[in-house]
Amino acid sequence: MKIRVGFGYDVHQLKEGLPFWLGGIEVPHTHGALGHSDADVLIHVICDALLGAANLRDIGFHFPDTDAQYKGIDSKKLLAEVMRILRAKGYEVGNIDSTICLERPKVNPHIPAMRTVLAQVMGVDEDDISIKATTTEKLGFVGRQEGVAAYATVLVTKA
Ligand SMILES: Nc1ccn([C@@H]2O[C@H](COP(=O)(O)O)[C@@H](O)[C@H]2O)c(=O)n1
Ligand SMILES: C[C@@]1(CO)OP(=O)(O)OP(=O)(O)OC[C@H]1O
Repeated sequence: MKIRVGFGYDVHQLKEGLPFWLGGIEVPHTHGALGHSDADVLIHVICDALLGAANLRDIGFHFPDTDAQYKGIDSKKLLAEVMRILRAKGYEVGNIDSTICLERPKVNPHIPAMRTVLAQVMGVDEDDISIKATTTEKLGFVGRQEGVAAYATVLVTKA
């Protein structure tokens, strides 16, 4: 069996009054992430890690932010398409580990719902999706609440 790893990193600005899509759910907050899509930074890093693991370029390559068909799109649709592309190349997900970097709000209470939604979209076990969160102790753009960042690593297998 072939085993490969992938890594993803992404950042989105936070703006007052926007819906805050994170991990496939809407998190109640005064600010939301800005992007061409729904700006779900956690889904984006999972997509990038999966694509990287299979050497299939990145999310912007497959879904350009210059293409009107992706304006405001639900990132769960992008993740579902990434899974289709990944499986077409013979890969299956082993596990995912991720970290959201966000000063506020606290997202821990929402993590079980994110894992449930993402597992359904990806067709994997919830136990294979780990989501963690950290502040940056009020330092940098995350600490100033100007943006949200996320990291993900994945392991994929090919029979
Ligand atoms: N937006 C966030 C950030 C952090 N958490 C949780 O709080 C714990 C303490 O955060 P530190 O920045 O001191 O690491 C952390 O372990 C997270 O579980 C959160 O829920 N939402
Ligand atoms: C997801 C895409 C889809 O158009 O738009 P954005 O929401 O701007 O997100 P980004 O993380 O910059 O990556 C790639 C984009 O193509």
